[in-house]
Amino acid sequence: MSAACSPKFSKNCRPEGESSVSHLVTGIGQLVTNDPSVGDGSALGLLDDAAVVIEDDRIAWVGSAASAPPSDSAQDLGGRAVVPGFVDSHSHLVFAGDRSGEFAARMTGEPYTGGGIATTMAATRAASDDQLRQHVGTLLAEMRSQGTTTVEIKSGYGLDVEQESRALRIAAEFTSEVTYLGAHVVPPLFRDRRHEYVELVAGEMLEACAPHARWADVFCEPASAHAFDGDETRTVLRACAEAGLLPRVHGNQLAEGPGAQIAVELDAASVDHCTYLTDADVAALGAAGRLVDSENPVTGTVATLLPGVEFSTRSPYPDARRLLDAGAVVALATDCNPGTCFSSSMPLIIALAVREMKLSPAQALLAATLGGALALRRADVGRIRVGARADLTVLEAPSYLHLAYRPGVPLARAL
Ligand SMILES: N=CN[C@@H](CCC(=O)O)C(=O)O
Ligand SMILES: [Zn+2]
Repeated sequence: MSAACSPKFSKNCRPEGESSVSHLVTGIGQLVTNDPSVGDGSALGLLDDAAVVIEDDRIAWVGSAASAPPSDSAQDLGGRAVVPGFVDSHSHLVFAGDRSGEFAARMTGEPYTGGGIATTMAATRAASDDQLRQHVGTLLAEMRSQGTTTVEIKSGYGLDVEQESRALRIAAEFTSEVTYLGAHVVPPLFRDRRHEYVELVAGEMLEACAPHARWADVFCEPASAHAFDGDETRTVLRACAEAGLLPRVHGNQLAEGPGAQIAVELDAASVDHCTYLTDADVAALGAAGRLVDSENPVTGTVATLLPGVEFSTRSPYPDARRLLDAGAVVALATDCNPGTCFSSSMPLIIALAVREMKLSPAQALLAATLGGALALRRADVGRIRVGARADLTVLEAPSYLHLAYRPGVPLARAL
């Protein structure tokens, strides 16, 4: 099997030498393209009574069903809505064990501190490669059945050289968006010598992990004794950048702190959580958002919001409108993980963003698709237009509004 045809999430390969076949998807009652140059001219680029032609794994044509070109095969969606496949730009799928008890304690008033990560670390270290692989596959199948077509996966529950590189190797079997998170928390063994752990993460562990990853991430949260402060975050991310990994940051989840500003300073693709931001943080993210070029997303920092975490930790939601008003680019993701949000559902995240963070249904859908793509610096996903990946999500509904209007109902599936 060639590298291009490895069984990555959402890959769709044709044996070499076979000629391409075209497939017409028609009867689309409402098509969300995220291309403002088509349809109603809104940011969602809405087209009624639409059709799409797919060749191999790419979109070859988009337009009205009445003017669709002839194709080798066809399917009629009977008036259902189609949206770009959801881009889940933040997940921690390589883990074992169960922390439902911790969730139950939070629901009766215990705060989240990050301390439970060590529990998952122990269970993950004890699991075999095949057990981890099978679990990732199950969670990805759950995601796909709910309309997600691109997924980022982090390490972060191994926390030693061998275990972190194993987690990344396994993640890379499923996606090209793999993130090295050796700096998730300081593991118990290093509690009294955290500087040695930072050295390890920025040295020997990085060397073993860099070949398997595209991204590097740090849980920058000085308010938590388990996570990393600003200086430690800079040390790790600078070393990772030298090793060729692109930075991203977990920041401002539990309290105000330096995470968002460091993300902007280091031109990280994204700072994720953003629950507690100062006015200066919001201004910095607004300025960084204006650098994001959606045609060529190689600079600028996206603010990625994870409302499933606030839901599952009973915490205040981030102020999404304040970020948008400042000019920030906002993404939505699940943060699927055993501690703070064990949900794989982007439709749930969209519904929470609308109901709890006051995004309009259009803003929430844009953030869950194009926003996620920009948080991964990808121009080939998050939109339905010629040349993009043919990642279509079909809704059992006449319009995208139903994603938030019918929470908890399984409407979305990847085509
Ligand atoms: N905040 C850090 N990491 C995860 C939680 C991981 C865990 O508690 O297991 C998050 O993004 O919320
Ligand atoms: Zn996370």
